[in-house]
Amino acid sequence: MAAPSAIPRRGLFIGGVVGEPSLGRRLPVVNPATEATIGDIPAATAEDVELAVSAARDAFGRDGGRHWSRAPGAVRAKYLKAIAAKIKDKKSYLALLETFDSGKPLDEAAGDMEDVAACFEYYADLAEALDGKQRAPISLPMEKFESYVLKEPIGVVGLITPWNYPLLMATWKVAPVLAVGCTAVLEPSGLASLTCLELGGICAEIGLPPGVLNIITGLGTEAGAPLASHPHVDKIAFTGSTETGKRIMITASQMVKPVSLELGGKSPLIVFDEVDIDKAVEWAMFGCFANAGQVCSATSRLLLHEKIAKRFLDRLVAWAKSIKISDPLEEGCRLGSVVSEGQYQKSMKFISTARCEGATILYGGARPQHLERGFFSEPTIITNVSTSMQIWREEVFGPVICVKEFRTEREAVELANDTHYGLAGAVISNDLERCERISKAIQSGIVWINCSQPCFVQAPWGGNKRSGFGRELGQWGLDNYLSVKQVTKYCSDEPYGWYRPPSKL
Ligand SMILES: NC(=O)c1ccc[n+]([C@@H]2O[C@H](COP(=O)([O-])OP(=O)(O)OC[C@H]3O[C@@H](n4cnc5c(N)ncnc54)[C@H](O)[C@@H]3O)[C@@H](O)[C@H]2O)c1
Ligand SMILES: C[N+](C)(C)CC=O
Repeated sequence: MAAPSAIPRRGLFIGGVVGEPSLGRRLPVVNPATEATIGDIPAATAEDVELAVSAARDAFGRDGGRHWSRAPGAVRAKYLKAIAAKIKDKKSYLALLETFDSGKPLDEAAGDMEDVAACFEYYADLAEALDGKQRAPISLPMEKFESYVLKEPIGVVGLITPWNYPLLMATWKVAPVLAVGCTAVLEPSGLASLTCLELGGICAEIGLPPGVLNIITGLGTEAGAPLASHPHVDKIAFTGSTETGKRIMITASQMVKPVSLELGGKSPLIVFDEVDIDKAVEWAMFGCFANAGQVCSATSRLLLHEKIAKRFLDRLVAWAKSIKISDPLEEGCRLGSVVSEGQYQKSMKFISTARCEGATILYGGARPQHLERGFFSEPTIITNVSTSMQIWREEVFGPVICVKEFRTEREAVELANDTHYGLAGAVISNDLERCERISKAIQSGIVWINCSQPCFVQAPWGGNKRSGFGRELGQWGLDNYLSVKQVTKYCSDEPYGWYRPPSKL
């Protein structure tokens, strides 16, 4: 399949209408696999944020919430299912756009679109089930009182999302937001927004009530920042870098506005000595080279038992050499380009700093020779790493894995936890009791045993430490956007009797 020379021109999606940004500005879209400019996207500013928040507020309160925020879950489920059906219909087209925008292999983008549809379907079911969970009674120690709990949509939410899985990361927020009856303004990353703009078109096609979901694209500083600081936004759900997450938290704290933060990581993969080496190598590769390593939970610190380290690394290099690095549209491509020139330069800088600090670039570390254009990087394996080096401590967000050896289980756990981050961790061992011990000892929100990276919409997703807080997916994804209200009733005919009644005249 050949890359198109242009992509469709799209507008902001505000109040159910597709339109130009207030200041008429647009941002170029560069296909990172060819370096060609293939179109542009709207560049929203504070003026558009104002309109989008106002549309979301109107939609939240319209008709006392009867048609959306207080409507039965089954009503909202219908829209979620309709969105899922459209995503499935347009899967090939959306996958293609995602690939042009991000450089990821078409096979990966197609898998992402399947996950997007599945996520909308999953939250449609949870929306339907939500009504049955209302008014859950609370057992009280006093018979004169009855108490129950209402779960209510939190209000208007600002959703700020990254570029590495553009539509999927947006969907992890949009689907539960719609399921519970919130309304939202979505600000995807200006680096890759095409499929999120298509989502706006899909919402219009299925007749989602105007203003329920508004989509504004642009630069983080011009569109994301005013959204995060808007006084009429009731919550910010953010996925992105730890640095931006900190800024959002500071802004939100001024208004005591709740935030949930899904941030970066530097996750470990521990491999013990009694394993099938080739099977483990494949998980190590998938853990750090899938999506060109631009994965928040990438297991980018590989910890090898010293008894197998040499054999493991020989096989890892052999497998890494066999990865098909190509135009992401080519069949069988397993390593596309990274998302942008900036991201490419950042990865290369990490590699050169590692070299300067005394590490060994065992394999890779450069642009693949057969690809003259595009922001491609070889899968890179770095050894002789010390725990003070930048490559050990900081998130690269590129196809770069660093390796250390260990002797004992205790040492492996200490190395695994030697990070400010706490998103994920993985262990590969035939000893399942050891795996259980390690899964408890690793300080992270996600632990994989005998694998790395599988992700299911039913299971909670999120981190500890500087990887953020709050959980997406599963029931936890709904709770992110629900406010819990206690309702307590006095149900005795007797007066309460705390004060003495005044004497009657
Ligand atoms: N924990 C997770 O589930 C998860 C998932 C995917 C990505 N990530 C993380 O995302 C990062 C990569 O994404 P990125 O480069 O797009 O991150 P980023 O922080 O640069 O940008 C994320 C989003 O924030 C917006 N933004 C930027 N500056 C802003 C500001 N001052 N105020 C408000 N919004 C602003 C951007 O427009 C974008 O939409 C990595 O660190 C990765 O680990 C985490
Ligand atoms: C959550 N995941 C793994 C799909 C993307 C993280 O960057």
